Amino acid sequence: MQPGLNNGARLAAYDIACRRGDRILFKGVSFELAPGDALHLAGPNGIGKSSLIRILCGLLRPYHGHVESTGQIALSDERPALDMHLPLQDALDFWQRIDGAGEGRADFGLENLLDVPVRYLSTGQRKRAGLARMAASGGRIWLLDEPLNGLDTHWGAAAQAAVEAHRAMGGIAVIASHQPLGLSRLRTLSLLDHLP
Ligand SMILES: Nc1ncnc2c1ncn2[C@@H]1O[C@H](COP(=O)(O)OP(=O)(O)OP(=O)(O)O)[C@@H](O)[C@H]1O
Repeated sequence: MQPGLNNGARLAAYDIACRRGDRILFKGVSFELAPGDALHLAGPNGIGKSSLIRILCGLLRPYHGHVESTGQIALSDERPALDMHLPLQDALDFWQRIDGAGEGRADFGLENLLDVPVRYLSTGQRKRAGLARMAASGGRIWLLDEPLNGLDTHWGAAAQAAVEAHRAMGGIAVIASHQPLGLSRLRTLSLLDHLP
């Protein structure tokens, strides 16, 4: 990690259990992440990876346990969180005005698409736009739910390179993914180990 940049980020989960409907999905999930750390959330469909991501960013209340964080959290999931009716540039600018100038260094190859309304973007282009929105937010803690879905080999590698650059700046990444990840020093948390 480069000294002096984005230091102090922290994300910790303590004995988290998740209940959806009348079903406990998982229990006993604990971890602590420091600047530069990356955690891969693994497990089969429906086990609760997206639910855990939502708990970590405060969108879902844990059934048990608690989350502590230091540093702004940025989320990328299946929704790009961009106005479908705006040209991509305007949709990204909306968040830029709210978030202020973020890292903005990740290249997701969007230069030729900035005048295209978000609704006309392809699946992969929309995914890249959502990742670019997250990367530009300046959030020190990235929560990525299936970031490689819809991306071809080139942009899948670019997304992972962006995560590595974020970590090198002292950022933290939590990644729910079915696909193998090529990240360095990657910790893995399998929700299969936390069934009730
Ligand atoms: N609002 C809800 N009410 C009740 N059950 C829900 C709700 N949202 C999700 N679930 C259930 O919670 C379980 C976990 O869903 P979740 O999306 O967290 O799993 P996942 O591991 O991310 O799955 P996938 O790998 O398919 O994306 C699923 O059985 C799902 O049907």
